[in-house]
Amino acid sequence: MAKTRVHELAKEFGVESKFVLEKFKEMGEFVKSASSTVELPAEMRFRKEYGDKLKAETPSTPAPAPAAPKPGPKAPKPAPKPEATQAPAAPETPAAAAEAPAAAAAPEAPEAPQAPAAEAPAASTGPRPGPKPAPRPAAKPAAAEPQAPAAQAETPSAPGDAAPKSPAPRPVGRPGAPRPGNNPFAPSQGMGRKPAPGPGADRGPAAPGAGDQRPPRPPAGRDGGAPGRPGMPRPNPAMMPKSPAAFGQGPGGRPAPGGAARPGPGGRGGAPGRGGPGGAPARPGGAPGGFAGRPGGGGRPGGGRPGQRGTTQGAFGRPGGPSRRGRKSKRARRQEFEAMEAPTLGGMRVRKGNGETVRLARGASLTDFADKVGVDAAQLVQMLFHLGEMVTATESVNEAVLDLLGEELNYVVQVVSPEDEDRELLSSFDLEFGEDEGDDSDLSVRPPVVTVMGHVDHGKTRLLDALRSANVGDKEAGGITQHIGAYQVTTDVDGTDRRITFIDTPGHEAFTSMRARGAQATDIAILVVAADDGVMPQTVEALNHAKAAGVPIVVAVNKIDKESADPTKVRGQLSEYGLVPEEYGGDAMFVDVSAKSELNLDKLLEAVVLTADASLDLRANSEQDAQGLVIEAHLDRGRGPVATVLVQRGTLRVGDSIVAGPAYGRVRAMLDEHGENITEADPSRPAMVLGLTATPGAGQTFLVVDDDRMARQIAEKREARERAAMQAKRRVRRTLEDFMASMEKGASQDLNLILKGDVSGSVEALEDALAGLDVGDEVSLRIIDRGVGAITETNVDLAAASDAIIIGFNVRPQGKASEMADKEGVEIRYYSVIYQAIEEIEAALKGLLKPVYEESVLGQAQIRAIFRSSKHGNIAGCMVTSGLIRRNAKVRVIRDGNVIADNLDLASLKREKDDASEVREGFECGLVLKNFQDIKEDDVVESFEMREIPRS
Ligand SMILES: Nc1nc2c(ncn2[C@@H]2O[C@H](COP(=O)(O)OP(=O)(O)OP(=O)(O)O)[C@@H](O)[C@H]2O)c(=O)[nH]1
Repeated sequence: MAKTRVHELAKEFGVESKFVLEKFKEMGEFVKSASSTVELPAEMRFRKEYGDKLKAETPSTPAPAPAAPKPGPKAPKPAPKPEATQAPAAPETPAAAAEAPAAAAAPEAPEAPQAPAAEAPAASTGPRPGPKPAPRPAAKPAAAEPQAPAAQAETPSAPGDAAPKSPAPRPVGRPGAPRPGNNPFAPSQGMGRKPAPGPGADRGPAAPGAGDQRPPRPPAGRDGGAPGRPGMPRPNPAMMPKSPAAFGQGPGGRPAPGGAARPGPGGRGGAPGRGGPGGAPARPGGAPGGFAGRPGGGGRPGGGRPGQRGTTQGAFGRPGGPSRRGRKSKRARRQEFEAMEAPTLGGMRVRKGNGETVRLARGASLTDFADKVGVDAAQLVQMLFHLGEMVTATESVNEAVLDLLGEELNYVVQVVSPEDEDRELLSSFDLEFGEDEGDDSDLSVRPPVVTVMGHVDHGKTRLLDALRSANVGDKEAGGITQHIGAYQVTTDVDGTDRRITFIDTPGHEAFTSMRARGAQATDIAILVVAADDGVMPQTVEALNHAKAAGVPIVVAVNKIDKESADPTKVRGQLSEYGLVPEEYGGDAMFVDVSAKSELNLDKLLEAVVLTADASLDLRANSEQDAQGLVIEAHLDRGRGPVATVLVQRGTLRVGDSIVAGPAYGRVRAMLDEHGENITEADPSRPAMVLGLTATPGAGQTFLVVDDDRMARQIAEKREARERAAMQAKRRVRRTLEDFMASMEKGASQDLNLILKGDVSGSVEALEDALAGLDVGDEVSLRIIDRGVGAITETNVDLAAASDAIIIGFNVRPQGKASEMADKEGVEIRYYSVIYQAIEEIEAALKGLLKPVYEESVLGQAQIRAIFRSSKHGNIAGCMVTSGLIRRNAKVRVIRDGNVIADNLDLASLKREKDDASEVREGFECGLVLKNFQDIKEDDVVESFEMREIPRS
């Protein structure tokens, strides 16, 4: 059935195709393009109505017959393609949608513009697209028509124009009408029409207005722009961007003509809205825009079929297309979106970061982490669980775990150093530690603080004592000095009394541990070298520590009273280490002394002062609130916590509120090294402070704050952080089981042990036996300390520092050692039989430490009857008399109190006729024992299992 095509008709009548198209439109027939076919009825009507005239007249008479609205039956054939092109234009307003179709219709008739223009006030509407329509002006005109009809449908304003011009609209208005009739291409057509229907109407009018009111929709513009369309039906929320702006209020502003926007029936503009989907992804402005954009197709980000579905929807007054699909798509989109941002980790979806840095304090918990990145802590817990870490949300975790989380979620985790942490804490109270207040003019000279270091037995202690007592002797004959951790001496240099502060804990360990805490108390180091012994390993070590700290060194060549003393050799040796004596042209002062004979002590003091003057600018503000370091602290039975502090700047006074590490309080009294009460301590002055609530640690800082309350708050926060850090640290300590586990993973390991025993014989025996263990190359056993006697805090300290395990043979912890081990996470294993200790350690070293099991009786059942089965053997009909019988547990058979068979398995366990995994007390059951048929009535079947018990 050869249908006639528009251009054929045009040719036949000698007019342009466009003209024919126009006529069809007026007749209510929608024909897309010149190459579209025309249904026979429509063709006939055309011939009937225009045939004659056309033959006689010219095409110039375009609007002749407004009549012929009845679109009904015949279906013009829509030409989808064209629309696509127009689509772009459509964007601007809902009306656009309406136009679109029209446009489509007119695609090829650019020349025919006059016609459209003429007829349609609607045309005016058409123009509105003006702003963006760039695409094709020609189209517009055409569009005018379609809109017109639409307008009439309901638009007040539009009607005005439209109505007059063409009755045709009516039919058109009816969305359904035209479309059903002809077209397989409904979509494209529909599109055009669709607008007409409900929404279209609104829009039509709206559009214009919109054009005015609504601010230009910026970005959306292109495709989104359309969306913004005022009149538009409200886009599906699900597809809408979350921001209000996205809803059109933003850029496009939802100028929506109030209710108008809300499409009426067919309105739900679903159609347009639909476009949304396409736009949805576009997000910003997307939703709304999507709508419009879609008609045009071009606008559609997705590029999906333009207009298609929208049309359909519009036509039917309901969200076109398979609704199912729409809904699904929403969900799918959301999921897609989430999936994009949320990586799956251990089965959990957690929002991922963009490499942002997350600062966390030591010992932070998952909750802290979750708070910082805005996710749910529970998800992190689960995530970690899947990653093999069992951690609760509020538990402190170590840095490795935080790093792991950060890595997985794409965050850079920065664990704040204790110093930074404290700095932040103080600054939250508007305090700052470590800086002198004021300017240069507020600073005054302060005495140097000296630490004595050197090799063992080279005379450090003796020298410190000599210096102290010599000085005391000077001052007050018979005076008794106490060891409070530091003291000050006075010496005469060039006629001036100069003070020097000595930290009287000899050795570089204290010096280093203080430095490790970020506290550098020492200005100058005195390196003691015994002249008869020369430079020894610890001499070099001390030298390196001092150098590393950038502390000037004064060498005390000691024991020169001894005959074997060879001070020159010492100078030579130290020169090799870069410490060149002044007399050799270097800058280090060497003083030959004798601590024993108290020889040249004053020269040594002078050398210290001169070195300080030469290389250091030791000044401090003595007027500010005091700040300094805790040198040592202990709990005094009568006086409570006592701390020796070294004031570094400011002046500490009795009555000051201070916070020292996690301790705080008000200075109740201060004592100097002579036990004398003092009321204030200026820079470099050591003082024993009474009045703290707890004993701070050596190397911790102290500072005076405004009031007790502030002191307490700072101290409490420090303590909480310390606790959290400790907890986190504890998690990484090693236990024998951990060691075994890591062995299983094939990692090469060192197992550090500290042995403590009741007598030296057992410790030696244990050590020898352990040394003789053959555990292969990949494991190494190191006994880092051994000793006789109780396990002390020192042992725990060492174990904590070196990740060691303490083996206690017939000994127990002393004092607070146990508590400390618990706090530090140090494992202490107790044994009283040597071979047991050896066995376990060997097993651990070989990765064979087996779990210990204990039997746990689950319950008993009494055999009440026995059924013989050729297939199953003897089936025992039982009554569970206590507990339960479990199918997979072991059983034993007890007859008259004697176990007649043990460790049996059940071949089957049934409750009634069904297999049961367990049967509880009070119920009957049938069971068959595997490989044991010798059962009798009244026998007792006991169910038990082996449970692993945690090792002590
Ligand atoms: N003859 C002589 N002996 C000294 C002198 N100084 C220290 N001694 C002796 O050397 C030994 C070690 O002295 P200490 O002061 O304990 O040495 P140290 O460096 O403190 O030793 P450690 O505390 O073990 O590191 C003691 O017996 C002192 O009496 C000295 O100037 N002359």
